[in-house]
Amino acid sequence: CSSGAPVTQPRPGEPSRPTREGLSLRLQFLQEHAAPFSAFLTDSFGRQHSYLRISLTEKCNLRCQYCMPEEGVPLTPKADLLTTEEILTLARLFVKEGVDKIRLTGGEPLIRPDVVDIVARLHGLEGLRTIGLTTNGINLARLLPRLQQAGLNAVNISLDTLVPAKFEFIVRRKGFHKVMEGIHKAIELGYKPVKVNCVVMRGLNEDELLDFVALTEGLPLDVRFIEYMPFDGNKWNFKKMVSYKEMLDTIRQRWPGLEKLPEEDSSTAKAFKIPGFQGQISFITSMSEHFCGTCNRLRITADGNLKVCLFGNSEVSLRDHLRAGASEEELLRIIGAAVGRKKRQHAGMFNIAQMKNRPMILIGVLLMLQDSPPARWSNFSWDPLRVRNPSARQCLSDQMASLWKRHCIPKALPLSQQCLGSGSPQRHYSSYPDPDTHSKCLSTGSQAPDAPSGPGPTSNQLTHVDSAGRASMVDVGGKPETERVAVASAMVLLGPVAFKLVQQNQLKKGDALVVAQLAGVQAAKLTSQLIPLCHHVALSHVQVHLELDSTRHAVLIQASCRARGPTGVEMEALTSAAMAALTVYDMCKAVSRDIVVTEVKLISKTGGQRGDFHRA
Ligand SMILES: Nc1nc2c(ncn2[C@@H]2O[C@H](COP(=O)(O)OP(=O)(O)OP(=O)(O)O)[C@@H](O)[C@H]2O)c(=O)[nH]1
Ligand SMILES: C[S@@+](CC[C@H](N)C(=O)[O-])C[C@H]1O[C@@H](n2cnc3c(N)ncnc32)[C@H](O)[C@@H]1O
Ligand code: SF4
Ligand code: SF4
Repeated sequence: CSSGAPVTQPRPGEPSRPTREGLSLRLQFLQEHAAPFSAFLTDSFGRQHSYLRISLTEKCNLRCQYCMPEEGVPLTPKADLLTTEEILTLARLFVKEGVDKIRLTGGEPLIRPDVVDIVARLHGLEGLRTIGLTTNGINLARLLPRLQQAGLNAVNISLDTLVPAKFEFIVRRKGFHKVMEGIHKAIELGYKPVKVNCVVMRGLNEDELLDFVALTEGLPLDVRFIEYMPFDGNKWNFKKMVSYKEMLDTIRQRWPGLEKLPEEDSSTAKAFKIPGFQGQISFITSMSEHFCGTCNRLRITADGNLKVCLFGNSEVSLRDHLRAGASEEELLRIIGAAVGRKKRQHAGMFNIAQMKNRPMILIGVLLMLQDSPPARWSNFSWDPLRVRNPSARQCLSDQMASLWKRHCIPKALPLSQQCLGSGSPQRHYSSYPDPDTHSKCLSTGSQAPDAPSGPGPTSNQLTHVDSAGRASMVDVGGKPETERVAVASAMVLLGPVAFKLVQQNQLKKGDALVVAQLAGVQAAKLTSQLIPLCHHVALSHVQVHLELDSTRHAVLIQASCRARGPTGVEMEALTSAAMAALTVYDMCKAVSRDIVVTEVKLISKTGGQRGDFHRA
């Protein structure tokens, strides 16, 4: 292809006129010459794997927060990485079996010195119709002309912000303008569409959604908003993920005429377009709406492991078999067995987050990482203090402060306010206290969380039993009065139907959120009457906060209680959260019986003699 634009290459002898007649002749040619798809690449669910992603390197010239820890990842020794010849041997085998699209990825593929040579040699493989590249764009403008000449015909470029200072913060390196230059070079060379990958994270770049969409007005880009995925080392937190539906809502408010576009069955992206705009936008919904049913992908890691699923941790070393002199048939049997074991779909949003997997950068090395203590990874916190350049730091701080103000303070929960009080406000930019940053903030304090200090009962003393073994209320009369604060939370899983009614305030019984909030306040005040050995405490403040979580169809409840006295207020906070949750249940039970009240727990407790507690 001369422009790089077409995504397929004619095979030798295949008609290649770009007319309608030419295209239908070509289709006929392909159908007549199509070999039956390889059984080795077909899994037990009938999915034919015709798309191979090859990681050319584990190294990268950036350190994106969502992909890898700041200090980098432990690298495989060079001798254990696939050589160029091994990459080509494997590619040839897969293409012979029916793979017609190969995407080169990494790490950063464009830092591999022989990348142009690899593309040129892949280009010579008969049957391979698309050679794609996913890159961070830093070296793209310089290399693209040669890559295009070598036969590269699809380019995806990662860019998560249009603000240079924020770029430096997210990727922990400079280079914004080089990436932009790369994007423009790809357009200039006729790649169409040029895909721009943007991982969207709450409190970080979700405020730039509309700016990214606006880019497609005058440029033939496909801006693809990617739901933030959990991988080892990136400290994924569900609250940092912005779901596809939420993004779509935001964009629709600004451009109600947004039109859905058809897409290929095996596409990872749901495509849309604003009428009149040159480009389009897409959503990659790996977390909220998986697309595993039509999955046609296999991956080979830079150290030569075949990984049949991005979110699966089973891998088989093709490199070892290759180096042991395995024949093509033996390799195919090994590949076939791995493909045959591929699961129907990935583990689901919350299970993925708990699962061991490689850091993203090593997917696109494994067992050795499984023993790594999490503490080795840097915190995934939006901390402008980590930006070295002073003016970039200032700009980012200002921007983060305004983001924080706009999105977080109204929703800020007492816990984060306590963190604010600890003198490190710049550490918290998300609407919720980030567990990692929070524990970091705590660790600067004198008390270790959850570590009792000072006088208190030893573990074998029963505090609520008298000498005759009967239940008794502890005498707190001799304890000093201190300012006590406790925060507790609860969650109610409503299911989609009840959730929608609550969200739209259409329940017959009335506004569940308002009623539950009042119930929570009332319950806090009545705690000592409900829990037999609990003291009565004169509460000075009760705050109950309810929030809807459309991804889980849940109501999230947080209750905070404050009092000055000799005993703590955690039971008040817990009772308040639990009662608010039960009230939500009561308001909705006519609509569904499948409602679950869960996660009733103490979040934090301060002011007591045994030291503060903050849930990590
Ligand atoms: N669940 C899942 N998501 C994937 C897979 N491959 C890519 N993605 C998602 O797609 C994003 C963009 O990946 P790219 O490297 O640009 O590849 P791609 O989307 O397959 O590119 P196209 O070939 O242009 O469709 C990644 O960040 C992932 O979020 C996969 O196999 N499974
Ligand atoms: C691992 S990178 C490798 C290629 C290249 N270095 C790049 O950044 O484009 C491939 C793609 O995965 C995306 N990615 C990395 N970590 C991710 C995460 N936690 N969630 C969603 N996408 C992620 C990147 O944005 C990029 O588009
Ligand atoms: S997403 Fe790409 S550019 Fe960013 S650290 Fe990972 S491999 Fe490097
Ligand atoms: S998660 Fe696994 S099965 Fe699902 S689309 Fe990705 S690679 Fe395919």
